[in-house]
Amino acid sequence: MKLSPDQPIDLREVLRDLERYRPRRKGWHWREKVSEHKLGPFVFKDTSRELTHSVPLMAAHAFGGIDPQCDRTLTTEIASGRFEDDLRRMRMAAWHGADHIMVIRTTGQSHFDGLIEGTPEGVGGVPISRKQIRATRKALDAIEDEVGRPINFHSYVSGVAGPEIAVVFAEEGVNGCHQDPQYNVLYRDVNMHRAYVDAAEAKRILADGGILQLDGAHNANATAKEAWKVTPELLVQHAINCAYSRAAGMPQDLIALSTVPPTAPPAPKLRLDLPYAVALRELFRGYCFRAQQNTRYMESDTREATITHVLDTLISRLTSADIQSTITPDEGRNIPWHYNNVAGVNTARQTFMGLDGLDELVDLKQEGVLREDARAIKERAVLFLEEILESGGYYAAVAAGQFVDSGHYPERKGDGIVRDPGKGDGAGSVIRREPDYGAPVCSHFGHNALAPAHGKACDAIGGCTLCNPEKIRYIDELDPEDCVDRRLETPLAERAAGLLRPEVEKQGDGVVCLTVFVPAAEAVAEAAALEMARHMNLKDPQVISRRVMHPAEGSVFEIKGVLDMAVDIARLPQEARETPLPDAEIEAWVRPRDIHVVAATVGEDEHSVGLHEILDIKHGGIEKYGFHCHDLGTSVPVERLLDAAEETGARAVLVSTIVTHGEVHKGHMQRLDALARERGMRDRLLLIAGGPQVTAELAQACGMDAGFGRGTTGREVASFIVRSLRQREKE
Ligand SMILES: Cc1ncc(COP(=O)(O)O)c(/C=N/CC[C@H](N)C(=O)O)c1O
Repeated sequence: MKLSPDQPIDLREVLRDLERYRPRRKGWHWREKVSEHKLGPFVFKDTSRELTHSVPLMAAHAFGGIDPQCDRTLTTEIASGRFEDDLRRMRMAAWHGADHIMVIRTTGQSHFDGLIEGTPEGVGGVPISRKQIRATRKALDAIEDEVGRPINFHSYVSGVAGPEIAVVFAEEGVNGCHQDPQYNVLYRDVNMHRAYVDAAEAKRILADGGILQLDGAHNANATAKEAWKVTPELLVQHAINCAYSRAAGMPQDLIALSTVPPTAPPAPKLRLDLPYAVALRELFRGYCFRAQQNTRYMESDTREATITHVLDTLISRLTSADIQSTITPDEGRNIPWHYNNVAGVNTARQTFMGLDGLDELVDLKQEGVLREDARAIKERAVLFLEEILESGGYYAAVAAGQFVDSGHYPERKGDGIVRDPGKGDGAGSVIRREPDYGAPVCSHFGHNALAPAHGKACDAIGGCTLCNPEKIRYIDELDPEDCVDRRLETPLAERAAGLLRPEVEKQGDGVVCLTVFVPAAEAVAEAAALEMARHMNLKDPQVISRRVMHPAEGSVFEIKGVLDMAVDIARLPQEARETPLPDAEIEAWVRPRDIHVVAATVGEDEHSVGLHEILDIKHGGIEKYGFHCHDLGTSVPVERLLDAAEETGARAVLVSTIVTHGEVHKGHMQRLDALARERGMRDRLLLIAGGPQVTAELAQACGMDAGFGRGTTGREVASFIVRSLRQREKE
């Protein structure tokens, strides 16, 4: 399957022939690092190979369009209910630099003592099934070819069907997963004997499949009352899962510790979180580190969440992180919207690129409070482990509620999670294996009667599904209604009919989000804001974020609502955006003609960056075609522009109009046109306006010959001048 950058992903093609789909590789892929990486005007220190297709950061155009890729894996975590919608957001995230895609499972899948088949819709996540995995991996194959970098597909091995899920992941080429029995026991109330027996089995399968494992310590961050006090327990949880994983046969390089800086401003974040991050790296040297961003203190304000996540990423950079996972800035208020997955990825990549080469600039102090606090956290963790031993071991410690207690260990508040070793999901389901027990697949923890002294355990059964994929039983759909084909009917029919609906989460959901400030006390302002949304024809308007600017002066709200209409593409005014002429053609026409242009930023305006990009040869400006550019600078009266045009015999006047307050940009254009006419110069001059709020229509309505907005290139402006002067030569 091949994707074309100018076409949406074809979901029907993704779903075709899945019964024959086989993953192209197994195991985890790390980025290919590039040192001393020359890109545009810079030499980068902490980067990996660039992508063949991507969306650079917004400011990249100021640096020749470069899109450097950091040297760490970037994760985006997707939660929805329809995997078919997730494929599009995976593609968007990959174009913005994500190469690790994590897909949350439908709520409660941990309690399914079996596999889910087909493609039912999920709640909060997608039902992880063989068909969904194949469709997703097949789409990711095409997406990684499109961006030019392998993408790791990730899900979760937990719950009472853990070993079965692990086998499916190994069979289907899943690249990473969470596996931590402590998660089952503490957060899913799975019987602890079942959880640990299953975990040993699952870990063996992951190890043989080369699947990178993340542990579940981050869950303690999310559930702790005062998160800065949970750090000793985090080290303990990491230690338990690392030790158990090694005992089950996992190599160290497949064991990643999932670590979250515990706090957020207004807490003194780095003073609390950095010692913990340092202690963790020192204690677990040699393991992989998967840094996640903070969710414990997320509110509904995406801007505030983003700043906390920048600080989390700074901590990753100051210590180390093999994988930087990202949290969408809206996770605190709703199931992540796809453009917030992308926003989360951009937070990490923008921060890392801004911190490139940091090691050459700063070092962490080797003495003082940083080291003292790091040591203290380790000492508390060692005491915690010793207490577990003294109290009769791990199961007894869990039964005594020693975990996720909100005290700062060894202080205890007595509010830890208590689990009875004889109870929980799957209690009583662990039975001793018979001596002649034969495992269904080769990867098996413990005695396997089918395993001859050498060779594969499955020889005796003609090959297991891990060694012989032909033996995999692919079950397509079990429910003719609750399946992806049914769900796709309407969105694909509307797309085929050229109908477009706004969306945030699911294709066709019609949801839009507006920001509105109301100058009144909060309670009144909120009611007024909702009324305004109703007047904008939004159905079911809901405030999803509110920020008080001042108790009496007013508040700003983000309101989501459904815009229940579809735009028919066929009926849209088709803006003819001319294709720019080839560079060679422009230069061949311009250079022999000795053409002068005058340019300036007009009015009381000092912003000249945009104009320089259009003019200067080093930004790909029109100088490179042979135009003689006379840049008069900033805050230039239009009279002086026309004087210069007269002195130089210029054929074009380029004005940059940034400030639009009070519509002054329109006034400048109108005045330039009127004055040129007064002086009898209008017919021989091309008047061209540019600026972030300028459009072709607006400029022409103000008497200009052309108008160019944000993102315009010198080539587009040069093409317009050549086409216009060529036309005038013919007349
Ligand atoms: C160790 C472990 N096992 C299983 C599951 C999933 O288990 P259910 O399918 O029962 O929800 C999780 C979930 N964590 C969410 C990811 C987090 N937002 C992250 O960034 O890591 C988990 O942490």
